Amino acid sequence: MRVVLALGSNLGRRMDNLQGALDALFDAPGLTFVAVSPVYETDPVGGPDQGPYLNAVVVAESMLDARTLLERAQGVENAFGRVRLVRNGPRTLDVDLIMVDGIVSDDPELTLPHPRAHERAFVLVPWSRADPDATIPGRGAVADLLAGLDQTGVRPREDLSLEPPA
Ligand SMILES: Nc1ncnc2c1ncn2[C@@H]1O[C@H](COP(=O)(O)OP(=O)(O)OP(=O)(O)O)[C@@H](O)[C@H]1O
Ligand SMILES: Nc1nc2c(c(=O)[nH]1)N=C(CO)CN2
Repeated sequence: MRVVLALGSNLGRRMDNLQGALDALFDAPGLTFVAVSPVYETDPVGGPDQGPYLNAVVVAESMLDARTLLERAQGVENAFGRVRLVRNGPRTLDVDLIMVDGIVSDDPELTLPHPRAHERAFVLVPWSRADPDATIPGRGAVADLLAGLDQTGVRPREDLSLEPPA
């Protein structure tokens, strides 16, 4: 199954956190790397006053079911010291499941596609670079969604790039 994951970090060594997460996600069987987006510096959306994020999007082929994939993502977040003090608060690492094939689920534990992805330029901009033909089930083409979004809070960091997982 084709899966799309969003990576974000705005605490600590942000770039090390993103690269470490990328390596860790693929360090176990079940996931095959397809593509990673460029890295973007992004203004925090929602939540308390906090520092800017680095965001990126990863595309992969998964043999894992969606729940197992979520558990792997959360395991990697925990390995990078993710503490949840306040909703949408700053974090060393966030790994969100944006899409798992065409699965549509409103299960609060795992809502797919991610319920806020279609309105987040910090997800759609990198995603459109990793997969120009991306579409969100029930929401349409990422390129079309982007046309209606303010992208000023999302800035490419040409000086940074994520290496494909080791
Ligand atoms: N598509 C999804 N990807 C990741 N977590 C999800 C998803 N759908 C539901 N969840 C649930 O959301 C809970 C809270 O996740 P988290 O604290 O990372 O939210 P957040 O990333 O801060 O906010 P947002 O969900 O707006 O991105 C997790 O415990 C998880 O079970
Ligand atoms: N710029 C930016 N803002 C956010 C982000 C994020 O990754 N980047 N993640 C959030 C919760 O998932 C809330 N706000």
